[in-house]
Amino acid sequence: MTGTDQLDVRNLSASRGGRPVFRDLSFSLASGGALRLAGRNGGGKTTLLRIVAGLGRADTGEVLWNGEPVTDDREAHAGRVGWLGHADALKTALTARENVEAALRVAGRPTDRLGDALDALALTRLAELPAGWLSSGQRRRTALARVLASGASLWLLDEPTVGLDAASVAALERAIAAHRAEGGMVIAATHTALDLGDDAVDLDPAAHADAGRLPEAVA
Ligand SMILES: Nc1ncnc2c1ncn2[C@@H]1O[C@H](COP(=O)(O)OP(=O)(O)OP(=O)(O)O)[C@@H](O)[C@H]1O
Repeated sequence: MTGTDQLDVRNLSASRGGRPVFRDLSFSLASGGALRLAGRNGGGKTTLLRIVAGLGRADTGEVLWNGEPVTDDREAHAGRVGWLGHADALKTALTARENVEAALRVAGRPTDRLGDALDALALTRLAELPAGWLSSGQRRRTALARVLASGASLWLLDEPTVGLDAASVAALERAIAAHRAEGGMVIAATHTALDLGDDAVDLDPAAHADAGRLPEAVA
């Protein structure tokens, strides 16, 4: 994290299954910035997160990191992204700690943040249990610990609070605030009251839909 990074999403249009999802969507985030994606089911939040992560393709438009298209160097972009998808994607036979550690090693990331990440999400006492023994909220916390431990600049979180109790949501909010204070960026899609900070920007991708071409409007 340099503290002087800039993410620019310019004139992005995307479709899924041949149907348009959003068009001409733009936003920018500077170091320490936060963006909340909200809006109706099927509005395009996951689609947008996947494109920003470099996991999905846009029809038109581009995602720039410090002025360079992220598609120019996908490996470098993967290194700056801490990704939390809908699925926790844990290996059930590995402990919570081993799951986080394995993800760090596969991505070639240092493991020095591992202990703090487990602590931040109150996982230390559960860390030596197989992930298959964990409750759904505990598994979600383990998946989040992978992001916290990653050291990545840009956290992309898809419904991070699903399954979390109030104490865990508060722990996540503290972790996000600390990440932002370090110069990190956060984009989170959520239907819940996750506090990203007073200055977080709101975006509803569905507001950028071409309503006349959406199947709902046609039906
Ligand atoms: N694999 C897929 N193939 C075809 N269409 C898809 C696929 N995944 C999503 N879609 C469609 O893309 C549109 C946007 O979906 P997306 O998952 O981005 O919405 P979302 O805002 O994240 O929704 P939710 O709030 O339910 O999580 C929806 O109309 C959905 O039906």
